[in-house]
Amino acid sequence: MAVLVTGGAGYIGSHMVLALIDAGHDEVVVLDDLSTGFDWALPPEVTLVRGDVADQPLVAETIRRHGIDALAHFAAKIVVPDSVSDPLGYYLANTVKSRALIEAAIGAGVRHVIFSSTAAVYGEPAVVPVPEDLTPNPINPYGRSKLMTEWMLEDAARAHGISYVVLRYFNVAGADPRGRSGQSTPNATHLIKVATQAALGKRGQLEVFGTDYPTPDGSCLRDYIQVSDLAQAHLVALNHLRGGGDSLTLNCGYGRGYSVLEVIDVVKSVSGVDFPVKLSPRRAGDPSRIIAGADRIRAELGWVPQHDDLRGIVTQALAWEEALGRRNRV
Ligand SMILES: NC(=O)c1ccc[n+]([C@@H]2O[C@H](COP(=O)([O-])OP(=O)(O)OC[C@H]3O[C@@H](n4cnc5c(N)ncnc54)[C@H](O)[C@@H]3O)[C@@H](O)[C@H]2O)c1
Ligand SMILES: O=c1ccn([C@@H]2O[C@H](COP(=O)(O)OP(=O)(O)O[C@H]3O[C@H](CO)[C@@H](O)[C@H](O)[C@H]3O)[C@@H](O)[C@H]2O)c(=O)[nH]1
Repeated sequence: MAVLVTGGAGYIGSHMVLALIDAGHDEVVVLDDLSTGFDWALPPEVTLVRGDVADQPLVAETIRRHGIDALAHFAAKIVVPDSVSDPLGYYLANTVKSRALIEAAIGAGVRHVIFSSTAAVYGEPAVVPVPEDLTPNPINPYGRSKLMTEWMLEDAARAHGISYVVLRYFNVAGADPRGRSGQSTPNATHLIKVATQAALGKRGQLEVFGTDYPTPDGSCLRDYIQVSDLAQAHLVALNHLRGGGDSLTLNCGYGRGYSVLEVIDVVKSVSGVDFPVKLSPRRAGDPSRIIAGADRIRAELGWVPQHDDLRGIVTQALAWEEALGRRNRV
């Protein structure tokens, strides 16, 4: 039995690939168009099929040739403010292309799907930590594009007798503790990545988008989950599905929020660099606070995080950012 990982050359997908290889899964196939991913992020034993997830003949051929029973679907466009300026691009990438992929995968015999969803489906939740049962109410096109795919998957699974786990990731950060992968996108917009770049002098300053939110220090609160912990959540989800487990929708977070200003303090403290910070207006599409109700995934899948420590996450991110510079990559 083999696993197809779409977007496996990207940040989170590459950690899933490493987790599969580390756990002894011998056949891992990645489908990636390398639009934001890197072939060098993949270990040599992995098969890379370069192409688009919406290329149905390619998807069907890949699944049949490698005897794939399980699909982990990471490939997407992921930047919240970009989704506000280019909503139709996001609906195409995240909804329309996912529909094509799911159809081709089911048609070719895939039995299990793990889908990379997002905390953005909750929008500006009335309660934090957010339980999975809260009715989703996304406030940006990115969250809507992902929620529609959740719904398509749920309906298709019911109609065609397949099983799925939807994982709603909160803010993913950090890097492989062994230094094999990390966030490599040159123009990344994620807070911890950008802050480490500021600490290393790759950016002149860090902007704080909004200090007038209804939060304790006025900046936004997020729940930062370490990327290898998240990859492990996919492994236990895969085992659950292959063992005949029911379909599930689960939050992936630690259940604790940090403000933007707190994150910046940690990056300054870990790096020892007091880089310039500019207080700027709010960014389009940002909810003020989003923190995971984090119990269900532990109860359902027995997931036990190993890296629930913001200083550790920042230390990994900083080490990866330094290594990228040394390798003269990005
Ligand atoms: N990074 C986060 O904090 C976060 C939080 C919640 C959810 N997610 C979800 O996790 C998933 C992975 O995100 P990431 O941070 O690793 O992003 P990423 O941009 O690093 O990875 C996406 C990968 O998908 C590939 N790709 C994109 N469109 C494709 C297509 N049409 N066909 C084939 N390959 C394609 C890219 O080349 C890249 O390798 C996404 O679905 C994203 O929505 C991310
Ligand atoms: O230079 C920066 C970058 C970010 N922020 C703020 O930091 C917070 C986190 O932003 P960012 O790291 O860009 O992540 P989010 O916009 O919260 O979105 C991430 O987390 C979501 C889940 O919560 C995922 O769905 C998205 O894919 C992923 O990009 C937000 O308040 C931003 O306004 C800044 O103030 N300055």
